[in-house]
Amino acid sequence: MQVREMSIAGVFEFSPQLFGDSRGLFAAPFQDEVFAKAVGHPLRLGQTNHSVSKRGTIRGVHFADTPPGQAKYVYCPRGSLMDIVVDVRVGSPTFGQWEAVTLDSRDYRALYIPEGLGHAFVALEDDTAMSYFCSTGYNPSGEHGITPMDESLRLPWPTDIDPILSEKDTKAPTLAEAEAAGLLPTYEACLAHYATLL
Ligand SMILES: Cc1cn([C@H]2C[C@H](O)[C@@H](COP(=O)(O)OP(=O)(O)O[C@H]3O[C@@H](C)C(=O)[C@@H](O)[C@H]3O)O2)c(=O)[nH]c1=O
Repeated sequence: MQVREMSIAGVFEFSPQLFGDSRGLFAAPFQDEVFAKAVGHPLRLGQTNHSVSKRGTIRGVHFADTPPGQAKYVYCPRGSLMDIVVDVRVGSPTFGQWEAVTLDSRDYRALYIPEGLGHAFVALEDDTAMSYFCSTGYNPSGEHGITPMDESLRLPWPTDIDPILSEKDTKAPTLAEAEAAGLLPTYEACLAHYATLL
C-alpha cells in the first residue's frame, strides 16, 4: 500500500497493491495498520455508506459540525469519480483550498478526509458506486453543505457533463455565506478534536 499526504495536511491518499490472476483481481483498499501509522490513530467506524450515481452527478460539498464531525475513508468500488476535499475550517492555513483525486475501480485508491473538511465528488460514469467508512453515525442536524458551484472555489468540475445535483446542494450557500452564518467549523476546534483521537 502506498500512502501520500496531500497538500491539505491530514488528508491522505492510499493506493493498494493490486493482485491480478486468471480469476480476476484482489485488493485491500483499507488496511488498519497502514492507516494508523500514516494518520496517527486508528479509524473509528460508526457507519458505512454506499451510494450509486449517474454520470454527471455532483454530491457535496458536505461537512459536519466538529466536534465530533465525521471523518470519511472513501473509495470507488465501481465506475470512476473525481473526489474533492475542500478545507472549510476557519483559521486553517489552507482555508478555501481544495484537492482533487480520481478514484476508480481500476486502481481502488482511497482517500481519508478528517473531521471538519468538506467533501464532494462527481461521477464520471453511469452506475458509479462510492463506498465510505465513516467515523460516526449520521447526524442530520449537524450536517451542512456549501454549493459545489461556488465561484470563489473554482472546483474543477468537468466541462463535458450535465451536472445533476440534489435540491439541497443546489440551494446550499457559498463558502463566504456559510462563514458569515457561522456554519463552518473552526480550525482550532478541529485541532482540539484531532488531539483527542491520538
Ligand atoms: C448521508 C446520509 C444520508 N441519509 C439519507 C438522507 C437522504 O434522504 C438520503 C440522501 O442523502 P444526501 O442527499 O445527503 O446524500 P449525499 O448527497 O450522497 O450525501 C453524501 O455526500 C457526500 C459528498 C459525503 O461526503 C457524504 O458524507 C454524504 O454527505 O439519504 C441517511 O439516512 N444517512 C446518511 O448518513
